[in-house]
Amino acid sequence: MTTNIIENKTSNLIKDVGSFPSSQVMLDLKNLKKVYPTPKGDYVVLEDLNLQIKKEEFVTIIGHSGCGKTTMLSMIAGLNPISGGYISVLGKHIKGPGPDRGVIFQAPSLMPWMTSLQNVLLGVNQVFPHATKAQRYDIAKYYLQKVGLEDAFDKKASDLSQGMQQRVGIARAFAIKPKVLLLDEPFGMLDSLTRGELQDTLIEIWNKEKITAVMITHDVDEAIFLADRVVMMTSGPKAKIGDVLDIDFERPRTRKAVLEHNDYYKYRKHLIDFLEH
Ligand SMILES: Nc1ncnc2c1ncn2[C@@H]1O[C@H](COP(=O)(O)OP(=O)(O)OP(=O)(O)O)[C@@H](O)[C@H]1O
Repeated sequence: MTTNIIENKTSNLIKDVGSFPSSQVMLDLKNLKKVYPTPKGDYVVLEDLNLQIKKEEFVTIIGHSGCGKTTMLSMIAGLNPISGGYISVLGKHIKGPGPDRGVIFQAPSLMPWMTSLQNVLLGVNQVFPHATKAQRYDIAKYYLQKVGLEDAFDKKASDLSQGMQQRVGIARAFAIKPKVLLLDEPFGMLDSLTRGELQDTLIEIWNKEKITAVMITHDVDEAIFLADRVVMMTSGPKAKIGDVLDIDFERPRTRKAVLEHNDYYKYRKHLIDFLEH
């Protein structure tokens, strides 16, 4: 299958960009267009962008800097108006942000004066207003424990390391129990050891919660390690999906097993070739 993708890009591209049975589709991006008005005239960042993402799938997005990855993700989040086409979640066109989509940014934007627990509770309180206080605390504590912060419930966000802050960001996003998790280079600012630890934490919770994840990354190894499919965007203007690569490694994955797998360098070469041309 992998070899087919590499040898026969075009036919696989049509299949993988999206012709899944509707019962399997979580996210559908159809003829998506984004135009930014600029002093020099309209700038068409995305045009005719089509992509379907299946339920419980983990998709990573790669593409050159400035091609429009964040633009696409922020449109899925409902934070950036759509200029043409549509985005649907489980068949319903999105009209703005909603609790069905959680977002994790590169910088977790926590309230620095609040504790880890209070930061996670902010989202939980909004999404589960009818739950009892004890239930809301339980949810927030459960996810903080899951990200390894059981000893830091009462630490102020400003006293946490960058890696710990991003852990709070992950807990906060999962705690609102979204259908789709959108991640914009969440580990881009972390050292490689912390990055590896957080990839493991993320994938462990994702695996348990069975939600759909879409993550932008600049790191080809990270893209392969985490994904069921790696989606490659063409360079802008008028960027679209250029290619899609299925990653057929079994789960759960270990970094060692992935690195030693026969297909690993084939996948890597495919992605690097795409980025270099
Ligand atoms: N609000 C805006 N108004 C005008 N142009 C914008 C706006 N936001 C982004 N752009 C432009 O749109 C293009 C795509 O930006 P975007 O941030 O989506 O790219 P990206 O692929 O996420 O980049 P990077 O990998 O560097 O984060 C860039 O040329 C950027 O300068």
